[in-house]
Amino acid sequence: MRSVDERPVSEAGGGSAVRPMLASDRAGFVARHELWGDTEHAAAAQLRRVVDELGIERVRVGFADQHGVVHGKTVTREALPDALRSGITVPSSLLLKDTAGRTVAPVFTADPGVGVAGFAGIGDAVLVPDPTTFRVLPWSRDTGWLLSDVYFPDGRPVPFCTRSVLRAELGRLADRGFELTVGVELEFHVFGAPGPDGVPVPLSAGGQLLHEEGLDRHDELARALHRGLTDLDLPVRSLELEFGPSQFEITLAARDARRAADDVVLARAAIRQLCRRAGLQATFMCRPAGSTSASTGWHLHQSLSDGTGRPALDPAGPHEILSPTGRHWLGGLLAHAAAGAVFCTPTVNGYKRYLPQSLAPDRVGWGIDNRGAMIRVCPARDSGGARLENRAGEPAANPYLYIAAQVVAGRDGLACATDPGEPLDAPYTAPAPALPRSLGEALDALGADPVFERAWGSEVVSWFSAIKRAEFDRYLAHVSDWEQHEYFGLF
Ligand SMILES: NC(=O)CC[C@H](N)C(=O)O
Repeated sequence: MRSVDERPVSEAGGGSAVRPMLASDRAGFVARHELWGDTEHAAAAQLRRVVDELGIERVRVGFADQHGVVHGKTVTREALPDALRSGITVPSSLLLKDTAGRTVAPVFTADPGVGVAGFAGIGDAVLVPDPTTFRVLPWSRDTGWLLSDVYFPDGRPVPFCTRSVLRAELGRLADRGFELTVGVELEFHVFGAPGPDGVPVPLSAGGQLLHEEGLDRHDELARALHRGLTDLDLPVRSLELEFGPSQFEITLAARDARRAADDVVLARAAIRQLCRRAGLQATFMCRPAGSTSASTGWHLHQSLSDGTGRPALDPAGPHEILSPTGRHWLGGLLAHAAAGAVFCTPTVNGYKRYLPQSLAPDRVGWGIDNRGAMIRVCPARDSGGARLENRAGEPAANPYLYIAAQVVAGRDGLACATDPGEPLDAPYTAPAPALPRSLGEALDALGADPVFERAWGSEVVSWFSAIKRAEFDRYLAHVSDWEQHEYFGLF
């Protein structure tokens, strides 16, 4: 299909001697608003070559929404040049939906009340692909994949684009002279096809942590996931069996925080789609099979380096565990853990994981190589510098917000020289503040802690809180099986 700008001038009412005006004559949205740097332009040129050479017919152009879930359109080969010049449009309400896909703001009023102009009437949002994210999908023939940032049609960045929230936050960290490296451990469940009652069937009865033969029973799955993720250029380090029935884990090599967040978006989508093609169902929901199911966590390993690439968390002497920078960063993570829970554990279900003796934390504290503590400090060893492992997150978290929230808390720790206190030897009994018991409690904590608003603006925090509050309120209004069993026969 020709765009309006491609009409020959005669058709458009001009003189016939003038050559047709081509779309390329006018700067597209990306050029007009200077949205790409040299790296993106070079990657786009490379992308076009790959598309031609491999005969790619379709490219999925999407963005990670507030829940970290990809939404977008599949663009044909013919439309791709235009999508790269000017992005693609989607309804702006995609940025206002809760996990049930319900728009939480009154968008058909003059002011939907989100504090940012551009959402009334569900006008367009523009997805501007980041060509450095281009991949060829190994499981869908002739199909490419691109992740985008979100803008309004007038060129303003949409403040609710969480990929941009992380980029800005990492920029503020760089202004302080630091770079963040992130390593990812992501747990998930894989079930068989649902039974006749729709209930997912576990692949295994549960077993022993890291049991080699247990994984061998799922060798075909392990090979399919390894091959699929590696073909996507994801830095897979390991794949293992966890405790629970049908519970697995992948680990991804540490890399710069921005790419690590993109990796999680892609890895989750890839694992779900690869499993579905194998007749299986993967889920990153924290506790997917009722009260008996094991909890899944997303342990986020983090370290800082200074501008010259030197590790910034390592202590100067053998008697300390962390540098002053490391201690203050850790202090910040602890001080803002309750409010930050909204970002690392954003679902109702995720709060059912904070249980004692479970290898998930139940309170705010740190320990030295202690897997019961919320923050496990991994001391510098021959194999690498000191790092902090935050064990509070669930694998369904939006990676951009989870990581950006670490930076906000850590930066505040640096600014205030926050003392993390003593390490916990007995993390499930120590007198330390409890983590929020529910998404509602976490939202209350966020409302009481201004640090995230100061960093991202009150619009962003209010927007995310409103979406999550809507979800939590629907949950509260739901009458569960537990209530039925508990009370029906008694009263
Ligand atoms: N092996 C482990 O560390 C288990 C972690 C645990 N599944 C969690 O919820 O975090």
